Amino acid sequence: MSAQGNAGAGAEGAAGPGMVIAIDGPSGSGKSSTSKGVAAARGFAYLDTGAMYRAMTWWMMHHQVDVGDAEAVATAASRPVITMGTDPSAPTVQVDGTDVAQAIRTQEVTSGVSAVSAVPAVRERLVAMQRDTIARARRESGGIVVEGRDITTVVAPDAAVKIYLTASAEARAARRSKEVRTDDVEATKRALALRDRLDSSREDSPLTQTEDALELETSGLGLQEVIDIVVGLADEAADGAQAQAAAQ
Ligand SMILES: Nc1ncnc2c1ncn2[C@@H]1O[C@H](COP(=O)(O)OP(=O)(O)OP(=O)(O)O)[C@@H](O)[C@H]1O
Ligand SMILES: Nc1ccn([C@H]2C[C@H](O)[C@@H](COP(=O)(O)O)O2)c(=O)n1
Repeated sequence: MSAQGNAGAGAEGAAGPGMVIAIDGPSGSGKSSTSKGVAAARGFAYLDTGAMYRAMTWWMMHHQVDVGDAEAVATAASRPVITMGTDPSAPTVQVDGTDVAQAIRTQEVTSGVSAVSAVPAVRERLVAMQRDTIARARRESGGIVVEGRDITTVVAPDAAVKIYLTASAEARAARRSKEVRTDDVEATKRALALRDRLDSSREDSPLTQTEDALELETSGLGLQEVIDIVVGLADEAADGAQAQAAAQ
């Protein structure tokens, strides 16, 4: 593991009720698998914000909105009713009452999602929903693990634990190729690189690594090892907050 930065970057969730663990990183770095594992280990809720941008993209495509037309996307952005289930053992995503868990993972949606997520009206609406979900989970679930591209920077900058999860381009491509059962690891690597470039270069809330997020480099680590590290960081943050509260 290479680790840089401070894991216990903020006070949110450490001092108040319910901890917030924020995880960002490039495509295929292991954010979803790690976040679900950490949330399950601590009985927390889990929010996959990438699934929300995918759900918005699916709706646009389903309603023949040209996802390359930012104005058309912005005009329609308030229409889809997106409902996220936050149980880490069975997360769900519905749009207008339809289960789209599979439909949002198609190549068509994946190739359109960076354009849709670059539209400010889309981000404004989804970030507001994400903050509402975080507030509810802090009250009702004891905490939440939230993953995406702008969680440590925009959605929950005061999270008790902030992590920037990485892995080499080769490791990420190998993992994703195995997942989707393709032998063309080079094509997978190119697709991941393209999405990272688009997600890092947009004007509004690009994927960025901030100094106060801990960089966790996972190329040589198994999934359970990564989960254990993050659970350890969360426990440390909780202990630190408790000690601070006791000293006051
Ligand atoms: N530490 C690890 N070791 C080996 N495989 C891993 C590790 N972490 C995740 N994986 C596997 O890598 C693949 C990609 O992981 P995951 O979907 O969690 O990444 P992600 O960062 O959420 O991707 P995306 O941003 O594209 O949604 C999955 O098949 C997952 O099981
Ligand atoms: N907080 C977020 C989460 C995701 N996105 C965009 C960028 C990604 O390419 C896309 C899909 O995410 P994934 O399912 O691959 O994690 O959604 C974003 O802009 N901000």
